[in-house]
Amino acid sequence: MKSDVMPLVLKMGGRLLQDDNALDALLKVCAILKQQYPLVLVHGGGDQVDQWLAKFGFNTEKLDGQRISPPEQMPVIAGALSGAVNAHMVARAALADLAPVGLTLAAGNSCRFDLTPNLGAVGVAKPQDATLLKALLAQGFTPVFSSIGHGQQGQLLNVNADLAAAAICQLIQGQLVLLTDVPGILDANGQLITELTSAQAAELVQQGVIKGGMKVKLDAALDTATVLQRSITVAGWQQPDDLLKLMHQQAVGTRIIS
Ligand SMILES: Nc1ncnc2c1ncn2[C@@H]1O[C@H](COP(=O)(O)OP(=O)(O)O)[C@@H](O)[C@H]1O
Ligand SMILES: CC(=O)N[C@@H](CCC(=O)OP(=O)(O)O)C(=O)O
Repeated sequence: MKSDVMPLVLKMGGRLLQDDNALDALLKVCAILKQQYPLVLVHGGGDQVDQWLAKFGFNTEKLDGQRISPPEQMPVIAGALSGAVNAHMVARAALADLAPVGLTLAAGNSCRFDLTPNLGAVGVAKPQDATLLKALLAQGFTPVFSSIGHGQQGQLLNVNADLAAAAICQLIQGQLVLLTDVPGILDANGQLITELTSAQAAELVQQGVIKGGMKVKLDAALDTATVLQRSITVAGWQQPDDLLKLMHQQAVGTRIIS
């Protein structure tokens, strides 16, 4: 791994983490990429949170793609994301020889958090201190972040994992790829959009074509594209080799430019 190369921040959605064959195939590709780029993983786990909350007898709903998170549900939400899902991700990444280190967004003050209005214990992460992350990368570790943070009173906060990945990418000025269960952002006819500007995106949102979880991904990508002045890719995880193609400058998924 070369230390002067721009780090690669990969966000993996929760659905991937329920399919060990697909996850292992992708982590194998990550091991190849790690020879060239410092690598950081950020994972979701929305489906797992749904399952855990149901087991504990809680109802749950989302507003504009983000989970309304009453404080009394936070032990379950954090247990799923920073406990089971993060530990699982670290275990599979270790099998792929990635030398993973499991972390929350608050580890080493990596991020600070603002409360998101009307959603309960939901926060938005802002990049804060890259010392820990840079130290881990310099030693060849792969940081693996869950999207849990905390507020100013020490209360646990649930952060959407796409927004978490955006903050981590901005923290180390990396390149961001948001991997999800569809090949990229699709138009009204279900066709892949290969490139999207903020103006085009606003129109598709207004028409209701981009919504829910994809709207949050789009917001995370546009914000990062603006801050870092580089394009961000939303792509599918079903074809792991696509990630290699992408890193070799071939067109894959949807490229979002500010
Ligand atoms: N225009 C769109 N193109 C593709 N997917 C979309 C679009 N609008 C909404 N979606 C939905 O967004 C989902 C991906 O977001 P999400 O479920 O949050 O995934 P992840 O768990 O990977 O973050 C897709 O499975 C799809 O149902
Ligand atoms: C506030 C908020 O919505 N948090 C998300 C965190 C997990 C996540 O984003 O998971 P995916 O990437 O798999 O969707 C949630 O509770 O579902």
